[in-house]
Amino acid sequence: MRSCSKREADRKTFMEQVQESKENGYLLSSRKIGSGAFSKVYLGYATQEKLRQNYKLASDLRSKRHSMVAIKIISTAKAPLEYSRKFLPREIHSLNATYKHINVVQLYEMYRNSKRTYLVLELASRGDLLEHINATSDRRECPGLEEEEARRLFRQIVSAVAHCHNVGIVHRDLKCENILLDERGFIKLTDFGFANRYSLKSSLMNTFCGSVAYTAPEILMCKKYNGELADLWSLGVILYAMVTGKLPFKERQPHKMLHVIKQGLSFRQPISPECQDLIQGLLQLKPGARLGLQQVATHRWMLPATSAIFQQALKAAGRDPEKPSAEGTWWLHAHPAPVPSTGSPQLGVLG
Ligand SMILES: Nc1ncnc2c1ncn2[C@@H]1O[C@H](COP(=O)(O)OP(=O)(O)OP(=O)(O)O)[C@@H](O)[C@H]1O
Repeated sequence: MRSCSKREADRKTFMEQVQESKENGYLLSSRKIGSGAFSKVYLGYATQEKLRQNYKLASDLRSKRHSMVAIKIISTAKAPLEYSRKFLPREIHSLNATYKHINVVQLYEMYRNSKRTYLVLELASRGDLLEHINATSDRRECPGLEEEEARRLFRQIVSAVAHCHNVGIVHRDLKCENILLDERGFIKLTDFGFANRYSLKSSLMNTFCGSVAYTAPEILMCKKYNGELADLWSLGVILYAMVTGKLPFKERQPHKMLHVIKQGLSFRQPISPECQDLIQGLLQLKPGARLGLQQVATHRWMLPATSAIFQQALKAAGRDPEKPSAEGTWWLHAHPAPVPSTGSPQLGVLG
């Protein structure tokens, strides 16, 4: 009896959401594509009327040749006050600040009432990076992505993070689950709920954010930390997960995690020395010792095979290929190549 009335209440809520979306120019489908702690994400469609009104949306969807969007509905009436007053405004601010980069999810529009806030987002329909790694590992019968594919995706991730840092946003919750893939295989960075704005390059933060497996040691130590450098640590964990299909440090308790990290990094399967060098350069205990994004971008593992020849030529000409240069910065803004379709992703966790 109780479950029947719950179903009826859910149906009524959904019909309200359909109506509210329609009034704002979107057709809300019943296809739920995800859910968060206080949100549900549905597939939606922009109406012709909306496309005529909203230039941002129309120009983006025209290039994609469809009218689909992801509509994230947050029950602000049910969510804790801290979420509505702190985390949601941060997420909206960060999405507006990071507009527009091909590897960061776009916020097209927002509408709200006393019960709910609706975020109309760019659709990333091919699941998240964790699902992709697990599905590929199963298909290959070998954990992790091939290095060539990992490189192509990691370049896009680094490009997205560099863009965020350039506009003064640190993500603070970089992990495979927050990196989505769209229908063309482009990386779309999302979930800016923990993101923060900073005005000074050296400004320090003191909030514990993110998931333990991806959290930088200085945050685990409850020290004040630099958000950009903490994001670099998380990038190291992501790259390790991509090429090995596993997490580098496995522990759920923050205080025990620090101990595990201090034991050092090990590679239990063959990974190229260049890739190991890059991961090690990011997973440095001391924040200041980590490679910077520019160094990551120009690291020898990041360049495709043809560029290795170019690097040798630079060396022969007496120039340092690892030093930031005009040649090294171009790709941070360039469009990355799409990855081939891999079919439907499977759910699972990294080992
Ligand atoms: N733009 C999008 N395109 C496709 N799917 C999306 C999109 N945004 C979110 N999702 C799906 O919805 C899920 C929840 O979204 P999101 O992570 O933004 O919510 P959240 O409330 O911040 O979640 P959490 O409580 O896990 O932090 C995601 O894991 C993803 O599967």
